[in-house]
Amino acid sequence: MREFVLSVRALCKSYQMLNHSVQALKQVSFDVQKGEMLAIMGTSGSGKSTLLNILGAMDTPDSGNIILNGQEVTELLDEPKATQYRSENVGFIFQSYHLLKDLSVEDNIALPLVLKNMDETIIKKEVNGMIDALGLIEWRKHRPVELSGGQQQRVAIGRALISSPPLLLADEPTGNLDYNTSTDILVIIKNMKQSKGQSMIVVTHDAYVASQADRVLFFHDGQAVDEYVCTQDGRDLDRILAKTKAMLEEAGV
Ligand SMILES: Nc1ncnc2c1ncn2[C@@H]1O[C@H](COP(=O)(O)OP(=O)(O)OP(=O)(O)O)[C@@H](O)[C@H]1O
Repeated sequence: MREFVLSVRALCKSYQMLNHSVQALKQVSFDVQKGEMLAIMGTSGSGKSTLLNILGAMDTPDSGNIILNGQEVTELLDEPKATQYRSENVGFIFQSYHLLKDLSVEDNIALPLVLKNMDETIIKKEVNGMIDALGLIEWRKHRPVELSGGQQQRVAIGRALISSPPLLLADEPTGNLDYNTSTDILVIIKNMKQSKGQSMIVVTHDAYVASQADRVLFFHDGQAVDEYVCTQDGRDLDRILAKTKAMLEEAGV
């Protein structure tokens, strides 16, 4: 039986400008299954970042519903509830890593557990396990500036997953990395989230990244206009590229 972790219903968001308003999201609805990796692709300005910001409680919708693990979260998206919602439910992975530059690798990874006031012995055990799984043992005392981009992204993945949030939100997680490092990072993310049964939404312009997902939603002009279910038969990339091309042609881009 399919088990949905996240249900988004009729989500709307507009931004008021000086003499007009921009409708960034128009009645967006979709579901994410437990353990599913959903990629979101789309034209520039189609509302992808707005959606991710709202799901991460960094912005509030005008209307609509977001149900995470059976809980209506649209009421939790204002501070101070938003901070608690984020720490309990969401792990973030950004293109530019967003690590704390003065903290070591192990302290960056430990941060979500420290903020939850967890017992020091448990934190140490969890962080040790994560550093080992990420292949960062020899870098554990180093600061982010001393690491390569791929290593920094591993640290960011560790920090996003350490508290086992049900939902991972990733914004162009391999956008700053070369092809081989991107492939490694995607494998790490997929294996780690799979072992914990976490769901993930990844916003990307990269069709290869999207082809590694279970499903792709295509956004245009604030709406989810198309969908592709990956088959892992080696031809997903071609089909996603073809769908992207068709969408851009239809949009006149
Ligand atoms: N803070 C804001 N104030 C005003 N308008 C905004 C704001 N944030 C986004 N918008 C507008 O909302 C629309 C959707 O923007 P959004 O950043 O979500 O698109 P996107 O799909 O992530 O684009 P891209 O792929 O170029 O990053 C755009 O028209 C954008 O100009």
